[in-house]
Amino acid sequence: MAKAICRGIKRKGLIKYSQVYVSSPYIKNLDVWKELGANVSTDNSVVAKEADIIFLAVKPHILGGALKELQESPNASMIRNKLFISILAGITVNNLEEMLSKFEGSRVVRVMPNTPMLIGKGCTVYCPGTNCTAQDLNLVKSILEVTGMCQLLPEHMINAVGAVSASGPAFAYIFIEALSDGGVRMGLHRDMATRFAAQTVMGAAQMVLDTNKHMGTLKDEVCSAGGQTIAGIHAMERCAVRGAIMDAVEAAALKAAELGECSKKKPQ
Ligand SMILES: NC(=O)C1=CN([C@@H]2O[C@H](COP(=O)(O)OP(=O)(O)OC[C@H]3O[C@@H](n4cnc5c(N)ncnc54)[C@H](O)[C@@H]3O)[C@@H](O)[C@H]2O)C=CC1
Ligand SMILES: O=C(O)[C@@H]1CCC=N1
Repeated sequence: MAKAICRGIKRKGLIKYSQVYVSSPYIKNLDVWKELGANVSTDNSVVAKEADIIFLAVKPHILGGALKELQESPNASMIRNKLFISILAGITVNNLEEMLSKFEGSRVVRVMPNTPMLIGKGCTVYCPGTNCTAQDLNLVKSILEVTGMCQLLPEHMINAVGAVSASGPAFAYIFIEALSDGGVRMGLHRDMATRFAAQTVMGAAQMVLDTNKHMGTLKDEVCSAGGQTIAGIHAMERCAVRGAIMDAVEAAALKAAELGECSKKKPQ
């Protein structure tokens, strides 16, 4: 996800890779950044010292340990007045502020991005921590808006939105893959079936955004009486596809809430 964000920002010319500092204890994961021209280190404290804006982009269960190491590093006293941007699913502003409280002057913004940011088609939501300034929020907005749509939201909505927008691409890929599979089953070559499936889903999504028509109306416009589409929809409804997708969103949102709870309870 860190690469998608960085490449999304870079492609709009907002930054140069020479201004980017990246750290991970896994040297292999740094190779790609090195090739791009970013500054890399296996020491998180080097990045935290150098950067003004620090993206926290580890898995939720790693964060506590990584921040503890930062606090105990020789560079700790130089990690001051930083703006932290967390993209971690489930981890609340409250969790983050508690974990970052040792770093004087730190402010935090909780962001939920998605991978289509890579191509400028992202859908990102964000909410400020308690110490954030208007300038911080403007800065975050100016970074995020070059990667697609972005919206400030109250924190209580972030897990639900994340289940739709951050997990949603994976759900959509399954639909596109299945649409393509159906085409292959009916005799199309895979390349052709996938291209048509993806273009069709993109077009349908754009119709929802551009026409402001209800999805049921748009669906009805495709269904001829006694025609092929309603026959297909009948097959989908018999398999309870809508319920399955709603269950997927519910499961993702509940999991995000659970990740937030775990990060509070577990010693890290
Ligand atoms: N993948 C996605 O579509 C989205 C992911 N997120 C959030 O982004 C975060 C990262 O997820 P992914 O990019 O998918 O995972 P990932 O596994 O691809 O990336 C995690 C990175 O953390 C690095 N890392 C591991 N331990 C570290 C440590 N102690 N210090 C510094 N770096 C360390 C690894 O080298 C790895 O590159 C998660 O918290 C997730 O909830 C949020 C929205 C969407
Ligand atoms: O699956 C995950 O936990 C991450 C957060 C949202 C999308 N990917």
